[in-house]
Amino acid sequence: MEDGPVNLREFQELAKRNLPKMYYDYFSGGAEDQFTLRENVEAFQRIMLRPRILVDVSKIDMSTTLLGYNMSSPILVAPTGSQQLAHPQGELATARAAAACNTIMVLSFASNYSLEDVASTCSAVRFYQLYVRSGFDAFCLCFHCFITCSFEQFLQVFKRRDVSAALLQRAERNGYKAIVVTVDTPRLGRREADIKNKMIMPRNSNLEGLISVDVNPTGGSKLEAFASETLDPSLSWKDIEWLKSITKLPIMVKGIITAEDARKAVDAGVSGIVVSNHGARQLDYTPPTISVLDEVVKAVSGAVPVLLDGGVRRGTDVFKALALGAKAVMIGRPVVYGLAVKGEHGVRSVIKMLQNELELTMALAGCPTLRDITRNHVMINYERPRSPL
Ligand SMILES: Cc1cc2nc3c(=O)[nH]c(=O)nc-3n(C[C@H](O)[C@H](O)[C@H](O)COP(=O)(O)O)c2cc1C
Ligand SMILES: CC(C)CC(=O)C(=O)O
Repeated sequence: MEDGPVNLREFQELAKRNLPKMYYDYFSGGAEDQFTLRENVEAFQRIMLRPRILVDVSKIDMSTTLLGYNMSSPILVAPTGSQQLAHPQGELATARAAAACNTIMVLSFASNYSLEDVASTCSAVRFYQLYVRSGFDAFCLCFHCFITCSFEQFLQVFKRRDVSAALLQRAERNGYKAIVVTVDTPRLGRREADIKNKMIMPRNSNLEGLISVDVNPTGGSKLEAFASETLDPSLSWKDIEWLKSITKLPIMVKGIITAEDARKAVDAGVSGIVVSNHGARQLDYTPPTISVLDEVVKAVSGAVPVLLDGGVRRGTDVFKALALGAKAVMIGRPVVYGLAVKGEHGVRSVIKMLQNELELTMALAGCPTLRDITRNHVMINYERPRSPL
């Protein structure tokens, strides 16, 4: 008999027991009615598999590459903020676990440990997730934009350049290999549990000395106060151009769920797209990510790799996403639950568990390599099943 949790859902149950309610609610919760939160998971359950038989599956190879970097499997760690609320070692433990599993961790802009600390804790390939922020703390002069924009545009562009540019430079200096710009968060989604719990906003080491955020101590969710002072609602496609102009690192955009935006992203010259609805924490009643993967993949037509996150809880889910054209998937909450249950060891177990499930799925579906997984291996019924009553 195996000790401890045997699947990702059991990790969630254990994490719920281990964590104070405020923190568990923050990690597990979604926006408003949490319709999309449920759908992200349930939509996978409406996709059936079409296994092929009598294929030699004595060896299974799950290895792949992303932006030229090797990975043991197509499963990455999604950026999630405030990991010290799950475990004192927070992002350090997650980074070490990702390294041990030979996968890529995307470090959140809202990490508790600084991007320098995370870089020095392991030598694995890491990406850095960026929120482009607003505020007038310090100006840096940009002559090009001064002469090409109206004064209003000039101020708009100005106000978010300094901090983002500083963070990009630090990410480059510390060996991060790509920037993942999150584009679905012009404002924070309405997370009602956090409002009720008066969710705290823990320390953000990356922003120390760059921004002083006035988090209203008497309001509802402090996270919301932090976000309203930190996120830039005027972010637009031209800012992607600007980001590209100030870094040599490849830029991926995270938070695309329509073919129209996927085409715009390719036109803007991004190096990759993450189909994501932010784990259903932003706009409720957006479709589950797995249901829009197909349209995004078609729109992108192989120009750049397409990743998916949201509701991936089983190796079969990973397989389904790959069958529908994803290059890889990212997991958010399961990593945090692993961290809450057993720190670095817990995160390793979560990643390994999903990798093992994927490996078994590939064997049982007759796919010895990732290239063998095709659209013909899935059957889709996205309609929500009607209630039998
Ligand atoms: C607690 C929590 C914090 C998150 N913080 C960030 C963040 O700082 N930046 C970001 O781009 N996405 C953030 N996300 C979204 C994740 O990157 C990812 O899109 C989502 O968790 C995937 O869905 P899943 O949790 O169902 O796997 C967060 C998600 C959670 C659950
Ligand atoms: C600071 C927040 C914006 C972090 C986040 O993205 C989230 O909690 O979903």
